[in-house]
Amino acid sequence: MSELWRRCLERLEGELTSEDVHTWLMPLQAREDGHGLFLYAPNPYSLDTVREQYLDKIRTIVEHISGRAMPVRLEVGSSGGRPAPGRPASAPSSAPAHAAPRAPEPAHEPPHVHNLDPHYTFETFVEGKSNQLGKAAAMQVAMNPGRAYNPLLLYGGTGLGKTHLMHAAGNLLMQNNPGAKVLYLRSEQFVSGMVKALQQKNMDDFKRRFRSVDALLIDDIQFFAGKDTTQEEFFHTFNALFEAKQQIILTCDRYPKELDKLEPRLKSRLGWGLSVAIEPPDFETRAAILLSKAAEKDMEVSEDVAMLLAKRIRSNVRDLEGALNTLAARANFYRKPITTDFAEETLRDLLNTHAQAVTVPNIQKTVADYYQVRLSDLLSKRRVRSLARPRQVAMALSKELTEHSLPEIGEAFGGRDHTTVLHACRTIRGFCEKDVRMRQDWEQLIRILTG
Ligand SMILES: Nc1ncnc2c1ncn2[C@@H]1O[C@H](COP(=O)(O)OP(=O)(O)OP(=O)(O)O)[C@@H](O)[C@H]1O
Repeated sequence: MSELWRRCLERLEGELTSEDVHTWLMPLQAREDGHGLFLYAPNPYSLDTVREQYLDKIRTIVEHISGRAMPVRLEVGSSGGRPAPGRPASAPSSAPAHAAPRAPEPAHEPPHVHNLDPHYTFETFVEGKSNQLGKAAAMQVAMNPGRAYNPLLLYGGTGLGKTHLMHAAGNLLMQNNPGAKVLYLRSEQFVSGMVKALQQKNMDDFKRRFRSVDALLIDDIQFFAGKDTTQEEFFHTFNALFEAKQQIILTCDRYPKELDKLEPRLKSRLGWGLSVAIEPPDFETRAAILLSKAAEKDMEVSEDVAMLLAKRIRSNVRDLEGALNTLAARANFYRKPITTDFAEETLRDLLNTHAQAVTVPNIQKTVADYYQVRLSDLLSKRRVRSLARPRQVAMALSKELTEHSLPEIGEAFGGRDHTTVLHACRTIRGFCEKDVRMRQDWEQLIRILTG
């Protein structure tokens, strides 16, 4: 990050609310050269907001920090030299920051200049049991926008690939229809944009911006919960898009019907299309994702290393990727090949944290709480059904999430035989395959234990 921009952000953090800074200013990328400071906004919508709300302040702070008139340019694109389509990076204005009147920033393109991440495609998305339905649905939507499933809602825990799939759908849609207007936003940006529009009394403009797109992608709609005016506005936007057969894709961190403080009529609308759960990937998929990410980064990672990480890091894909990045950085620094020993050594603390989080006593307590039974009953010999099933779940989770052997697990459950544990694992796996409720319980417990 540009040092000047880093210092400017520090100052802005002291002057603005943290929501404003996180929503609008942190996503800007910065580049500094002898001519001035270039700020790149992820999309035209964000560019407009930054220009209208913050640019003057930024200019003043930059001038103050650098001790001289320093041109600040704002445009859509990225500091990596990849200007967004339709917005070639231009030379900075030579006008000093304080020059008045300042030449207006060029009008932005309509929102077909999106901020989709070009790396998040279906090709780079590894399919497994946990996400294949989500992937198929996202592809369908990209091939038949507004017609296949509307809205498409992808829900599930953090770091499991919802955003990736959403971008992949947007990218494919754009590839098939290069003129399509696809707008991607995090829900905080929708909320904050609406608040600003209300303050400035330009709601018509706000409405027009959202309703003129071919596809509207909103990430993490759980942030709408409890925000009544936002929900109201989103409800109308939704209806307008839906009626005009424009595609809506949403993500949420849980099944929206379970979201408290979300209006019933909005919940009902969300249920009109298709809601698909994205589950945590299983071991094989985790290993395959690691190998694919390593290949993307040109890293030489053996299957053994991928399996080691996949076995030990079960929480989510983002954590897996973080571990891989750490390995890459260290291997590069020490100029060493990435062997399993090197990985164990380098990631010792991280792997221990993941291992510590999931212990058999921890699983027993979590399962007892989840099913609202007493821990002592769970570990007892009593065979009533209300205890037997949670006990089997706890045993199966212990096998899945820890390194303990079947006899060790049996021992931890009041001295049971290892065949009892094996039977529990098979029974629960069978249930998960045919019983939705059981599968939800299982996934939820894994999320609680590894999240
Ligand atoms: N199946 C997959 N194949 C390849 N990469 C994946 C897969 N699943 C997740 N990822 C990667 O994991 C990282 C986190 O994924 P993403 O940001 O899409 O998660 P998310 O579900 O939207 O999380 P959050 O709810 O926290 O926003 C991304 O870098 C993404 O590319």
